[in-house]
Amino acid sequence: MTSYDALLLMSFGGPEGPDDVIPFLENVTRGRNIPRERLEGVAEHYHLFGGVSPINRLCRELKAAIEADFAAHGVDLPVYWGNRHWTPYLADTVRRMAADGVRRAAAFVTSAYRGYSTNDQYLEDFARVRAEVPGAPEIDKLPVYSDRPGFLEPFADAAGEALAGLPEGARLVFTAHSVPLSQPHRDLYVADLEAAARAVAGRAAPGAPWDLVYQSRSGPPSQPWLEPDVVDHLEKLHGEGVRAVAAVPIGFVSDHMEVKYDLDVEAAGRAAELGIAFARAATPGADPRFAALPRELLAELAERPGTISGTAPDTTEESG
Ligand SMILES: CC1=C(CCC(=O)O)c2cc3nc(cc4[nH]c(cc5[nH]c(cc1n2)c(C)c5CCC(=O)O)c(CCC(=O)O)c4C)C(CCC(=O)O)=C3C
Ligand SMILES: [Fe+2]
Repeated sequence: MTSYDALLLMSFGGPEGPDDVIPFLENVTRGRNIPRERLEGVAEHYHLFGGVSPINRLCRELKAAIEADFAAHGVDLPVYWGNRHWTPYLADTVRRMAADGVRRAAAFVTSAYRGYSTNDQYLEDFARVRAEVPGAPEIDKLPVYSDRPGFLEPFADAAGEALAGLPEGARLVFTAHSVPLSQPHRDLYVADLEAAARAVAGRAAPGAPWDLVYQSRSGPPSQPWLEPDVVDHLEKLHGEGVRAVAAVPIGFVSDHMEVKYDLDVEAAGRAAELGIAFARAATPGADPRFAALPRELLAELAERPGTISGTAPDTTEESG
């Protein structure tokens, strides 16, 4: 069904123990103008969870679910996993792919949206590593998928479940990772988030009001980032008489640290202080509908070659 000889599951990476936390954070923030105090504050979030981010376990589960989906549909492709910021590092994975004789890989990224952090930066990762690794395979990023049922349906079910546990009249509040206003393609990121939130709200609570807000900003206060912040928004809603909120982390595909700390600890804690009943919807994680997306996207490409999408200029380079 495809001209590729491997699937690459590409993710962000996260620490797997207390000693990993600071080196991981240094990897993430290198050259990015993030205040040292912010970095130390975020280290505390990880230490609350034993220095272990859930993201690597979630990637292992997703990889197994993709392999199960391939097996159930007769797709005979090996699945590899690499990260931008922690082991297994992308460069090591690509070295292994080259040694295994992989010539052409399709990449499924654990980020659904157009935009710089969500798409283009992953294209940069592929180009950088291909230039670094002799004999590296070609790597084509599969299209962004924030408009796909395999992404939206698990969120809609989860939003419905969160609402079902709350009193009548609960507000649906979608959250996504904030980015600097100056970030390239920020408008595409926001447009995709709005479309996804609208689609999920329409399925989970047709006709009910909903909001899209942001979380996890990290730049210096002088730098404008996407707003409003989820905690400020809870305060505003409280002022308007809202007494129940279902938070839907539409900007993420799994329950990693941004979700477990910034929503489940920080936002939930503020909601409790305000007397707002608060429920957080699950993310797609390893839902079989979500794990079917790589196969579905590959099948579409096989039917309509040349439809790979990306918002960055083509940065792929030949490597030796
Ligand atoms: C849009 C977006 C996504 C979603 C798309 C995607 O998933 O790719 C995302 C995901 C994630 N972000 C993560 C972690 C961090 N992001 C940071 C910093 C930043 N994120 C940014 C944006 C995004 N980030 C930006 C513009 C920065 C500023 C620095 C820079 O311009 O790059 C920092 C530095 C400290 C701080 O938070 O200040 C950390 C630790 C983890 C791992 C969580 C875990 O360990 O479970 C994940 C999945
Ligand atoms: Fe981030």
